Parts: sequence; C-alpha cells; structure tokens
Amino acid sequence: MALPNSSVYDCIVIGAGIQGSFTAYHLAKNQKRTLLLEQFPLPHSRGSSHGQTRIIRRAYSEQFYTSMMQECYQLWAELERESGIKLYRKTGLLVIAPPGNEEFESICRNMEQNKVSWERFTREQVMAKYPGLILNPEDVACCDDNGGILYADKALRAVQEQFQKMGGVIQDGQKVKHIQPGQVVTVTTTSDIYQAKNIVITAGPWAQKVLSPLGLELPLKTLRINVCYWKEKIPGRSGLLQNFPAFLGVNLNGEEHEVYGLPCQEYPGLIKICFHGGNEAEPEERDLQAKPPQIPDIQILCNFISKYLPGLHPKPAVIEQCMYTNTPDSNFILDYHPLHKNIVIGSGFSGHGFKLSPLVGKILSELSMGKEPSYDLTPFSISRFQTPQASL
Ligand SMILES: Cc1cc2nc3c(=O)[nH]c(=O)nc-3n(C[C@H](O)[C@H](O)[C@H](O)COP(=O)(O)OP(=O)(O)OC[C@H]3O[C@@H](n4cnc5c(N)ncnc54)[C@H](O)[C@@H]3O)c2cc1C
Ligand SMILES: O=C(O)[C@@H]1CCCC=N1
Repeated sequence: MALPNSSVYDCIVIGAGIQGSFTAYHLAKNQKRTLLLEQFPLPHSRGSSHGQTRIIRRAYSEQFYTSMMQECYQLWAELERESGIKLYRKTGLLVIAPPGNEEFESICRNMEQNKVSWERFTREQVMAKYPGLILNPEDVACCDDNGGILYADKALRAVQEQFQKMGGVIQDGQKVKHIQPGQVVTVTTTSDIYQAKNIVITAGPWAQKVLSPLGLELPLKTLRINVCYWKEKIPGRSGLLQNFPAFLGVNLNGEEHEVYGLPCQEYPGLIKICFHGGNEAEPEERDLQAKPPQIPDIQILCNFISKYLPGLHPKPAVIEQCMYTNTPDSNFILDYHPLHKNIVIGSGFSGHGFKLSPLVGKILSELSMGKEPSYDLTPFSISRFQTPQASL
C-alpha cells in the first residue's frame, strides 16, 4: 500500500457513473483539483449508466423537474459543442395514458406553465403519425416536441474526456474501501490512499455500502431492471421502425406502473421497450436471479406489446440488465452528509436521472465548493426521510 499522496485534492468524487462524471467535470471547470475514483475498469456495464440510449424530456408531473430540464438541454448542448459529438436526437416524447389520469394532466399542465413546446393528440392523430401503435379507444396522448434520446455511452465517455482535458484525474479499477472524515478527508482504495478537502459520493447502487460506515442509513432500494428489446413479427411490416418516437405509457392496461420505449438504436431492427421498475437485488447479485420475481415485469410488458404494438413479437428478443437506486418518493438525494459538511451525497436517481445529470453534477459541485446551489434543493434533502443517524 502506497503512502498518502502528499498533494491534497480539492475534491475526490467516488463513482464514475454519469452523476459522478458530471460532478467532476463541473469541479474541473471551476479550477478545482479533482480526482474521480471508480471501482471497475472503465467503461463498464455493472451500474446504472451503461447502454446506448436514455430518454430526455421536459414532460414531468413535478414542476421542479420540468423547470430544471430547461437548463439541462443547454448543458447537454454545451457538452456536444465541447466534445464535437452528437449526444441528443430529437424524436418527440409521446405520453399515453387512460382518460382522467392525474399524472398525465399534471404533465400537460406543467408543460403549459413552463412554456414547453407541446401538443395534445387525439387517438386518431397518434395512430396516423406512428403506424403500428394501436391505442385503446379512450386513451389520451400528448407530445413533448423536444423530447428524444440521449446517446448514453457516448455521453459518459465525452464528459469523462472533457474532465481529463481540463486536468482532472481518473483512477479506475480502484474500489474505495474506507473513508476517514475530517477537515482533510482520507480515502483508501484497494490500491492507494488519497486525501481531499471535500468528497462527493455518487456510488449509484453501492451508495448505501459506502454510506453505512459513515453513520448514514438512507431508505434506498436497489432494483434489477430487465432492459428488453423487441422484434417485428414480419421484418419491415409493422411501420414501427421508420418513425418511432420515444414514449411513456402511464398506467396503461390497468397497470400501476409505467412502460416506456425508445426508437430502434442499439440493435438494428429491434425496439427497446421497458418496464419502469424491477425486483429488488443486491448490485453484486444482479445477474444471479436467485429469488422468484415479485413483480412480473416481463409478463406485463408482453401484455402491453400484444395490445399496443401487435406488429411486434410479444416475447423479448434480447434482455439485458441494469440497476435503479430508488428512494421512497422517486426524487433524488442531493445534500450534505448530516454530520460532515465536506461530504456531499448524490444518490437515489430512481431510474430517471440520466437526462438531469449535467445539472445534478453542477449542483453537487456547488455544494462541494460551498456555493449557494442554483436550485431549491428541498425536494432532494435527506431530512425529508426519518433517517436514523449514528454519531461517529
Ligand atoms: C434500464 C435503465 C433505463 C433508464 N432510462 C432512463 C431514461 O430513459 N432517462 C433518464 O433520464 N434516466 C434513465 N435511467 C436512469 C439513469 O440511467 C440513472 O439515474 C443514472 O445512470 C444513475 O447514475 P449514477 O452515476 O448515480 O450511477 P452509476 O452509473 O451506477 O454510477 C455509480 C458508480 O459508482 C461506482 N462505485 C460504487 N461504489 C464504489 C466504490 N466503493 N469505489 C469506487 N467506485 C464505486 C460504481 O462502480 C459505478 O460506476 C435509466 C436507468 C436504467 C438502469
Ligand atoms: O427517465 C425517463 O424518461 C425514463 C422513462 C420513464 C421511466 C424511466 N425512465
């Protein structure tokens, strides 16, 4: 084991998923000497940020996300300019729901109040615009015109490269084993010891494992997500591959959960359609499927496909795995450690944090630099939970 590095970093960020990588990027933009630590050799597919695509949208039922997404679009465009890489494709984001659905109505209200470019569609308009998509006669729909997809793997690589270009240091293949809080925080990994004035913990599904020894228990649940890709019954026939939007189905088919889909991208000829949820699993045991699933996510998807997208085979052609880290209210955690002001936590992204990551990174960097955060962080505070806190 090496001796502690004599130079003390301004900040060490633990976890090089999309949230930690954007945090490190904003710190480096602010001339902070920053180290980004990652347990796996990069790139990897063990956490929450891998894969080729994610949905971007302002269509949210919570006004704070709709409002924050305005700046996110600007920050994504800034990263595109800096890296010279296209990261966003506008496809429109279609929201479909049963009539009288409260979440749907809040989404429409929010888009209107926040001056988002959007429109309501009749069932006939949806089916004419997107051949192959069959709505129930009473379903309602609207479109967030600038919704679309983000190229996730490319975005992660781009933000890490820009961070390094600004002088930031990445050490991958080093798992953080111990954090010693103090005015200067000492971080011990599997192969080295580092020191910093501040640390930010963005450990995704491993967050609780990193936080427990620091006396903090958060109500986080880690879920295994089945990422499903679907094939046309007759290649080229369904009409779905030509002009398919990103979509969000809210409480369709009498289900309490959401389903969402993205146009064909990662596998030619296959469309990605997923269940927004999953079964609890330890991140280390993600691929073992030890217990029978409590939520029949794939069956729910098969039922949805049969009804709404009958041109697709109602059995997935490919299933891959990813992880969510959920809070009870599905809102993020962006806050200081209650006992240590120089330890900042970004966690609980609850399966919808990718699109917001440029701003999450900016906010976490502001907290770490002791600046006033640019947004009201009340919805993201640790104090909203009844959290038992050990005093260490
Ligand atoms: C299938 C799926 C679909 C999604 N769809 C969307 C979408 O359409 N739109 C959207 O906006 N969001 C979406 N999300 C959510 C989004 O991808 C996540 O919110 C986001 O990737 C979370 O990033 P993270 O950095 O918090 O976590 P992660 O990517 O998991 O990063 C955490 C990192 O910390 C590292 N780490 C952990 N412990 C240690 C340690 N002790 N030492 C060193 N390193 C450590 C891990 O190895 C990991 O690399 C989706 C997520 C999934 C899984
Ligand atoms: O965050 C998103 O937009 C997607 C779609 C809805 C469910 C989760 N992720």
